[in-house]
Parts: sequence; structure tokens; C-alpha cells
Amino acid sequence: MARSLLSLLSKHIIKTGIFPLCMNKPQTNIFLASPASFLHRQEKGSCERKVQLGVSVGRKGQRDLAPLDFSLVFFRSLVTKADKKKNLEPEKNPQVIENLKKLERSLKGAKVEILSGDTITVKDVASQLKVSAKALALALRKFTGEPTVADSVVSSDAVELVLSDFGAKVSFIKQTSAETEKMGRTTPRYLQKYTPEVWASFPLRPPIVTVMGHVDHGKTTLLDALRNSNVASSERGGITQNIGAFSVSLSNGSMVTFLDTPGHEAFAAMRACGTQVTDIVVLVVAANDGVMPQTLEAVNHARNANVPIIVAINKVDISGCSPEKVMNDLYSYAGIQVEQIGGDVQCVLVSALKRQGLENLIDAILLQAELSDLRANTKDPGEAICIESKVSKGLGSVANCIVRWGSFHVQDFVASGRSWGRIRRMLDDRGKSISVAGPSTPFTLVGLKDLVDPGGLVCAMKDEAEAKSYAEKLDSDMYLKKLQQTALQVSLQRAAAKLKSQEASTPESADSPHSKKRLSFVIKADVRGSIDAVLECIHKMKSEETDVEVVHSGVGAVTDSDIFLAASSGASVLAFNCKVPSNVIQHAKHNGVSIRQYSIIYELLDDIQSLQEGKFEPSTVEKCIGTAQIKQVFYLDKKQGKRAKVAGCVVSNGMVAKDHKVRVYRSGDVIGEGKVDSLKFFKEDVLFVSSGKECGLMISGFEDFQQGDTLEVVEVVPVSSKEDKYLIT
Ligand SMILES: Nc1nc2c(ncn2[C@@H]2O[C@H](COP(=O)(O)OP(=O)(O)OP(=O)(O)O)[C@@H](O)[C@H]2O)c(=O)[nH]1
Repeated sequence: MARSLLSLLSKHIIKTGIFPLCMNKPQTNIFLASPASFLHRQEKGSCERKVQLGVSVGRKGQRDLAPLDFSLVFFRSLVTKADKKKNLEPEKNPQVIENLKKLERSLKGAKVEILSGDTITVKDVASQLKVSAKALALALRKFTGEPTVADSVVSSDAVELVLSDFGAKVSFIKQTSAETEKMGRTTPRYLQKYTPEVWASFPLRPPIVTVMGHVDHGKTTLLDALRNSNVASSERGGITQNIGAFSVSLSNGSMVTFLDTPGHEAFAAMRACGTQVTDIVVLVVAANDGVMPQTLEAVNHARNANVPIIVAINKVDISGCSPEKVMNDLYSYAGIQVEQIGGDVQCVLVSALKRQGLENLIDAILLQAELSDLRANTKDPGEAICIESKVSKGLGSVANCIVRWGSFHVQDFVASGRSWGRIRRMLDDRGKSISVAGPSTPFTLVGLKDLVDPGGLVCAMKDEAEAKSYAEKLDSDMYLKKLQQTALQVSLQRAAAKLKSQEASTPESADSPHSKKRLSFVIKADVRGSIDAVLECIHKMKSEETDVEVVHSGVGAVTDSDIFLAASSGASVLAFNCKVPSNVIQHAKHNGVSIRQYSIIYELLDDIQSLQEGKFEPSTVEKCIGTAQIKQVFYLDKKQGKRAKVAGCVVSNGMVAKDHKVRVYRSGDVIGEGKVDSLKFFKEDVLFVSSGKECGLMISGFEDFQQGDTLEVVEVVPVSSKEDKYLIT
């Protein structure tokens, strides 16, 4: 029965991703205990307790196991049945009854204010009233008729009514989210609702404008024109690959903060981050090219983020182009009805190259900003959104941010996600040091201990303790979550793979020439956003024939540990816009790890595609790494009554290494070949044995060796194709 239950459970997990923590059959609780054992117990009604739950299925020598192999470890704290009974019937618990009486006595005539967030639990109310949570839960339960326990969320009305019954006058004070989440800051101040009067008391702030649109439609050129600089011509490959932000001071004294987001399909995550911080989206559409896929994607981002759009039809200097068609297409494909065709979306015609129509665009932005009534309290502690983060030489982890609320000062303690620190330096968009960054200011923050996720909220904290505990709290929460997710994922993958292999394990399919090719990569890039972009694309590149797997990804130069990781997992290293130090190249060569280097995203993507298609499939050469003489042959008893033939050897040259190809010579002729399957030095399993030493080895695939034969151990070394231009090792 247990076998079929587990089988069922496994299928259920694979299908739903949900792990039922405990399965109950009449009279039977099945506890899935430590990964190494599976206990099937008949419980007689008493013993539920804290157990480590896990499944270990399909292991040898164990009873009642399902034909799957996955292990999951969960902890579950369960109360005893007796406790359960008490909890369900607290009315009968003398302690609770006494507490209830105490509650009545302590609240009689009291006038109390309860601070509450968006929701409040019985426990929170009780702790503020300094009364027993159980007793309060019972009182509420009696009143509402709902099953209420200490952790239940309660309505303020119910609490007010119940306590007024006890003669207490209670009022709820709704805290601002910023106060309630002191340690968690889940709702930033800039997203809170303020009364119109309070809002009007905050100073106006510059609009944050994100310029979005399809690749090559002229976003960067437009921004150049707006800030009078010339970035586009210096971009590698002529495309924007990083998110950039800068402030423009207009002739009328107003300021606008612009964000440039890359248009290439690969940078969707970066663009999503752009809209998250933005007040207005300027949608650039080239008049000659019209509405394109990333135009629609940008519209979706803006809509999702509820951000108003201004359409800038660019390249109107090109003869024969039709801005009217763009307007109509925007309406047909994206539902954007610009003013010119009777809608309410502002639309301006510009030529970024000829710097025409720019004033109209600025006017449109300022008008939209006015309509949006953009304000922020400069006096509050700062809150910013990180738009990019990287490790910078000499500065450590730096985060490019835009202030959304309040102000940051040098020496402020800050926290973001799991990272925290003290602001050592702040640089403005031109790289100049600044001491204060107010609302809408783009700045580089130096002083965080770790990298911050793009899109993450960076908050100024009261002091070191607050910053630290904020980060630690998140760290442990996220770590646990990640751990569980990883455990689950790994288990599911293993279980699914095993199931699949069991289903498909016919003699023909075992050696099928159509088995899936696997490409594994370690990816390093200059900034986090690039990593996200590459990962997203790679994820989409899996095909029927090829599995593409990312073993590790990270920001910064390629390091020795990346090479170790790649070597141990058979992966190649992809270095995007980051350094590969010469000692690392040597290390990679030594370990036979290939490093591929790129500076433009589409080169990387095209290259991976070529790899998928097997274009650069390296040819291989065989290199002899050592020879050994067989001095003696003996047999070992294996399980199932089989005997294994072992060659007792002396290594005469180089080394003998496990898992390497081996050729067997007799009287100068090759008589067979196989793989070094098991290698022992005395009784120890070893990976290699060097010249002059004795060893025992088994050869898989060939057993006709005998005393006096010579073994040649070879390494198969890939030789790269000449046209493989991104390969540096
Ligand atoms: N004729 C004409 N060409 C323009 C105009 N604006 C931009 N271009 C050209 O269009 C090409 C692409 O311009 P970019 O500004 O790099 O385009 P982008 O949208 O920023 O591209 P990504 O950074 O890759 O997303 C360049 O060759 C520009 O010179 C314009 O108003 N008229």
C-alpha cells in the first residue's frame, strides 16, 4: 500500500509541484522521515510531533519503496492530539477561562488606542493590550462565531465591539505602512496614500521619464539631443546595453530626469525595471519603421506600471515616412489613440538627428508632469530604486539609483534587500561627488556591502542596527525560501527525469542517437542587468534537441573559481563585457575550459545559437597522459555473484587517471580499449596515480587484458574550430 501511495505522491508532486506534508489513511499516518529512511507506521492516535519530513524513495535495500528517487526535507511542527483538542475547545480549558476573566477585569473602563497596519492579528492586538492572546481569541470567537485563534486576522470592528462589551473604549489608529514595516518596509513611503492637504504640502519634484521603444528607433539619439551630448556614437555595436539615467536642466529652470533603456529584445527585464521607477514613458517610434515588437512590449510595460505615455514619432526627417500610419498603427495594434486622431495621448513629431521638435516634446513632458502633480517629501529618509548594480574597482559594490522619496545623505545607513551599509560616497550622473540626493535625482551609491537587485528598493535607515536587522531578516527569509525552492526543484527534476527514463527505457532508446544535447554555461557580465537579459534569452533558447543550462552566473571579471566550476560541470564560460584576466585564461587552458567573450548582446545570442547548431563543434585530438604495465591480474567478487577483473599495475610514465580513455597494447599492437572505471591506490579510491606508483584498476568496455600488457591512458582534448571568433581559450 505504501508503495502505491508513494507512487501516487510522487506523481502528484510532479504534476502539481505541491508536496502534501502528511498523508492520512484511516488509522494510518505515514511519516516520511529523514531522507535516508522511510518509515511506515501505524499510529494509534497520539503521537503527532515535530518531525523531519522527507521522502527517500527507490533506495536499495529498503522496504516499501516507490520506484522513484527524490529526497525532500521539510520540517513540520505539529501539536499533540491532546493539545489540538484543547485548542479546539478552549472554553473547557480552565487556564483560558481564568485568562478571560482577567481580560474583562483589566479592560473594564479602559481607553485604549491600537496601532494597526493594513491587517492585524489577535496576537498583535493582545500584545498591545498586554492581555492573553488565547483569551482574546476566545472572546472574539464567542462574539463572531468564527474559529479564531491567536494568529487569526481580525477586523477592527469586531475587536472594538468585543472590548466595548468589557467596558473598554478602543480605537484603532491605522499606521502608515512606513511605520508598520519599520523592519520590513514592504510598502515604501512613495507608494503610500496621502490626504490632498498633506500631499500639497510636499514640494514638486522633477518628472522621471523613461524613453522606450524598439531597437534602433532613435532613443539614445533623442536623449543625446535632449542633453546635448553624444552617447550613441560611442556605444559598442551601436546599441544601448546598460540602463542609464541623467538629469537635464531646462532653460525655464525645471529639471527632468531621463532614463535610457536598451531596446534590444534581450533587455526586457531592464526595461521592466525602467517603468517601475518612472513617472512618464516617452514611446519612441521611428516614422519609417513603424510599430514593432518592442514598441508593443514598451506599451505593455507602461500599462502594467500604470504610467502615462507620450508618443514621440522620430525620424520624421526621412522622406516618404508616414507619421500618420504610425498613429493609426498604434491605435490598431496597441489601442493607443493619440490626440491627432481624436484620443487623449500626447504625440509629438521629432527628428532626434536634426534636433527638430524637441521643444514640443519637453512641453509635452512638463504638461504631463503638471497633470500628474509629482511631489515628494524631501525631509523624509531617502527611498530610491536601484536601476543597476555592479562591483567597481576601488569602490566595491555600487548601485545606480533614482531617488523616489526623501533625501539621502553621505554617512546615512542604508539597506536594500539583503544588503546594507553606510553611504561612503554619492556620485551624480556626471560622476561628481554629491553630499545630498533629493527626489528624482539619479545617483551612484557607494557603501553597500553587497550587490543590490535592479528594481530593488534602497532605503535610508535610522542607524546601523536598523539597517542590519532589515537585511538580516530578509536574508534569512529569502535564504529559507530559496533553499526550499531549490530542494523542491532538484527533487522534482530528479523524479521527473527518473520517471521519464523509466518510461523510455527500452533497449533502442538507451543508446538513441537522438538523445538531447546539453550546453552548460557559467555566465559572467559587467552588470546585473546584463546577466538578467542573457539569462532570459538563454532560457528561451532551449529546444527539442538541446538543453541549455546555466550552472552559475555572476557580476564581475571571470575568476579562477568560475573556471573550477566550469571544469567540474563541463560548462563553458561566457564573458559578456567583462574582463578575463590572463592568469584565469591560463587556468582555463590548463583545465580544458573554454571561455567565450563578447561585448554585444546579439553576438552572444547568435554565438549560442551557433553552438546549439553544432557549428563550432570542436574536433578532438587524443593526448597520451601516461602509461602503465600490468603486473598482475586478479578478480574481485562483486554483488549479484559477478566477478570483476582487476589489473594490478605500475605506472611507468606520466599518470593513470580515472574516467580517462585507456588503450591496451600487447606486443606493440592495440588489442582493445575502454575507460578507467575504478582506480585504487592501496585500498583508497583515487582520481589519479602518478609515475612510479602501483595501482589497481578496472577497465570498462574491455576485460581481455593480461599480465604483461601495456596500458596507454589518453586524454581527449577538444581543438577549436578556426572560425570560432569568440573563443579565447
Ligand atoms: N534619419 C534619422 N536617423 C536617426 C534619427 N534618430 C536616430 N537615428 C539613427 O538611428 C540609428 C539608431 O539610433 P539610436 O539612437 O542608437 O537608437 P536606439 O533606439 O537608442 O537603439 P538601442 O540603443 O539599440 O535601443 C542611428 O544610426 C541614428 O543615427 C532621426 O531622427 N533621423
